[in-house]
Amino acid sequence: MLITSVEITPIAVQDPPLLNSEGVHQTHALRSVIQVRTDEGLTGLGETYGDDQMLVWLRAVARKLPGTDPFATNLLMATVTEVMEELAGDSANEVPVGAGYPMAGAASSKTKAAVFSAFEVACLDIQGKALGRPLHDLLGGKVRDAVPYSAYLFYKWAEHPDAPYPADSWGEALTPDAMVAQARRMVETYGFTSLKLKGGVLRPGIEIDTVLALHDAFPDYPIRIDPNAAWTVDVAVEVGQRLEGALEYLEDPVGGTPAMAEVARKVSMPLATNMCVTAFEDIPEAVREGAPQVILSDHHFWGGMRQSQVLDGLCQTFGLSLSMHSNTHLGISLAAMTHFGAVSRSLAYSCDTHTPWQTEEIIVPGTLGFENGAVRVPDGPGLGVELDEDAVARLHEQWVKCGVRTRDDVTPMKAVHPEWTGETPRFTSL
Ligand SMILES: O=C([O-])[C@@H](O)[C@@H](O)[C@H](O)[C@@H](O)C(=O)[O-]
Ligand SMILES: [Mg+2]
Repeated sequence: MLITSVEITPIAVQDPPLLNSEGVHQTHALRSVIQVRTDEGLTGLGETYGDDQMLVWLRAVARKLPGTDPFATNLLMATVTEVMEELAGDSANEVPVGAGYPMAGAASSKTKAAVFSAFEVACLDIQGKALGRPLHDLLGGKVRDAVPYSAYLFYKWAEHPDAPYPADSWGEALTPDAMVAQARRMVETYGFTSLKLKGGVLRPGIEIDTVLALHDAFPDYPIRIDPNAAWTVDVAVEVGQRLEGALEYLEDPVGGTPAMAEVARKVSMPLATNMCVTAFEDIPEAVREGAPQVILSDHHFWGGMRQSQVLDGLCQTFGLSLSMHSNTHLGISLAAMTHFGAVSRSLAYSCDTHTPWQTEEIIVPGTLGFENGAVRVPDGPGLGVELDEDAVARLHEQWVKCGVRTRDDVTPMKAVHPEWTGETPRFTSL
């Protein structure tokens, strides 16, 4: 079986005004849909970031794939490496990459891992379809039947000042009470049994009160807070100490492994990250420093499903735990996340997902869903999801019209607060 063509479709989905330490989500979030077709009539699906820079990289690799074997993912890695190194010397190919992603220039190992991942997932989808086996079987078989996700809570505005569509149904959430209401709705709708609060938005004292209010309202629920490095070490230590007994882990309170280790020595809960350990080359320092103790996997930037399994193995070797990070994503990504969650042996926590914040979808309804806060692991061939081609066409049209081309949470915040810089750490006291 050989690959005959690869289609990369940029799409834009409506995104609510969710707040984080960098600023606010744009009116639209960008994704790329990858369709790899073969001479046996099979199509493999992938989904990843949709920034202009990512599209340049994806298209350059896509051009090289016709004529290659979808089972040859080692060869795919060699092709990605070669293409990215060629692109690296050419400044026309260096568009700034969107905020929130750990990628640097074309030649960096993190970028190669992210680009490879998009195609690896699509090739694994083809392999599973060819063999009539679910993707998790290609990774050694599932160790759980359903993958638990957490309710991802965000402080938010009621609406974007400039959205070309009506406000979302969640309303404003800028107080502890409003956050408890948001959590209740998420728990009632999806059955989640753990909570993640995106912090780094309000004064740390208010965020402490928010976690305590959530803890009072959901006393048996594991809770985590993630301010994306918006705090100094002193603030992080104080928050960690005040929230003793209320947090399962503290995620990226400060930036960089040495600062994380300093905080870890003074608080009782483990520290988690998707910011200072985002590639294999970051692991030795974390092991030497003894923190962070929880690594958030993410197949989109750790180099796909099999490299995520390597990470899983390293976590076992070095006594680290695994959780899972998410960025705004749709159903192909959720399916891939769920297959990895199904085979991971170090996964010790509910995974992150932005799913509840999306009102638009690219997979046929009913193929993937939440039950008691978990997604049942798809057992159909490959990823086990079907693409809704009409939805992709509509969301591509939306991409053409919306004008958003790179993720940038700073500029829309600056439009409302001109003094905003998005720089971290932002908070030097409670
Ligand atoms: O969606 C967001 O605003 C998140 O802050 C996202 O960009 C982060 O990458 C992520 O969810 C995280 O855990 O840091
Ligand atoms: Mg995080």
